[in-house]
Amino acid sequence: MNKKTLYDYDFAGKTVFCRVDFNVPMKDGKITDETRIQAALPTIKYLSEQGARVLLASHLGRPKGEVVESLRLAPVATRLSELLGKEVQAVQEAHGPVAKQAVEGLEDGGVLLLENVRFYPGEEKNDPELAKAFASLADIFVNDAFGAAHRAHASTEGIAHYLPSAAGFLMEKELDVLGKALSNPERPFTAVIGGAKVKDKIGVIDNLLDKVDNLIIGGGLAYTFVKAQGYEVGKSLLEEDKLDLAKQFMEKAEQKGVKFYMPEDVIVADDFSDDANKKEVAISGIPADWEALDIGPKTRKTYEAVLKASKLVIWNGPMGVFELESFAGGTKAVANALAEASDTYSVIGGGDSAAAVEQFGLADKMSHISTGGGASLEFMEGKELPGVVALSEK
Ligand SMILES: Nc1ncnc2c1ncn2[C@@H]1O[C@H](COP(=O)(O)OP(=O)(O)O)[C@@H](O)[C@H]1O
Ligand SMILES: O=C(OP(=O)(O)O)[C@H](O)COP(=O)(O)O
Repeated sequence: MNKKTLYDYDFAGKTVFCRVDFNVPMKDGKITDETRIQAALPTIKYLSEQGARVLLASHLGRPKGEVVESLRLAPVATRLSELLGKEVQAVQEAHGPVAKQAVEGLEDGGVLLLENVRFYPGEEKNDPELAKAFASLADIFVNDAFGAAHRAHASTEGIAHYLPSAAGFLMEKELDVLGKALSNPERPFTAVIGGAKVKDKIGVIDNLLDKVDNLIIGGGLAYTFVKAQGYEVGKSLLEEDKLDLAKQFMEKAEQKGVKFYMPEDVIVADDFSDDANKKEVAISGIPADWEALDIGPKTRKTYEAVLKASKLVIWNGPMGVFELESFAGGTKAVANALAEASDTYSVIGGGDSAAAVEQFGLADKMSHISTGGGASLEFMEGKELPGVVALSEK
């Protein structure tokens, strides 16, 4: 990597604006998976031990430029305090007088957590004024938010234009591991794409088709493809305006000789809940008022066989609504297949996919669990990540 790292700076007495990805899953104000917090600890500890005053900044969820009480970062500060064994103050601003005062009160080695940067409309617009306001709080910018490195936002990209900067340890490690896997991929190379962020992920399929031998589609993403094939999808997740794109991708796969796998059968439910009525149906049989919330047993078998025969697998996005026990089977099947495939290098990306693997107790059976879903996908597609590009060169 030709970017500066933490070893390129003397941090003693310096104030560091450190962007992390603390976009952790939460339920009723409780963190349900802390993988991303754990992953940022080496950088935070190093900066603190070197005598820096550490300002941590992150987004949480998608509040769209407004304050959303349930998306405040205070619960993360509480957990971080426990993990670091020292108090981490949660500040209710990411810049402004309250933030400034908190920063001024910080001792060398002290750590504070600024408020959700997406409470500010300028964050996602990469507004230079907001980037400057963030920069005015610190002497050095460190980006350790690999999971948000594909976003050109004020706290990930913009700020790097106003401060000397470096990649944190997590950022370095992710780029290193993924880069090695991609530089000369072992084949068959399979991508498994699922989850619910259809708009974000559908685009990456185009580039993946130039790289992989097999493409497996599951999760909420699948039903736009299912519909594009002419089947009815009932109330399943659907992006109507992406149907043509989905068709184009299936044609491209055929031209390129990429095997394209879609659900043959699914578990449908009459409600989005664990106690909904549910049944297994063939893909041609999704009832009008029901929604598909998991892949079915035949599909699982097919997917398992493809995965076990692959040498490199990148997996992004669960196969179903794994948070509900009734619809976790498909995601579990994929996770188990990868855990059992000792000859397969498996890269798991995405907050929810990582959480699923963790929930099933299979995390240590995977070759690499990336803290970024979208970010690892864009990187594996061969795209440059704006949050990395903007960092100071060595
Ligand atoms: N068939 C489906 N219908 C609706 N939501 C789904 C379906 N399959 C998976 N999901 C949801 O997708 C979410 C994860 O999506 P996404 O954020 O794209 O994944 P990741 O964080 O791994 O990148 C999970 O909360 C899961 O419940
Ligand atoms: O959770 C994240 O992405 P991921 O679900 O693709 O892993 C990152 O924190 C980025 O969040 P965003 O997709 O709202 O920009």
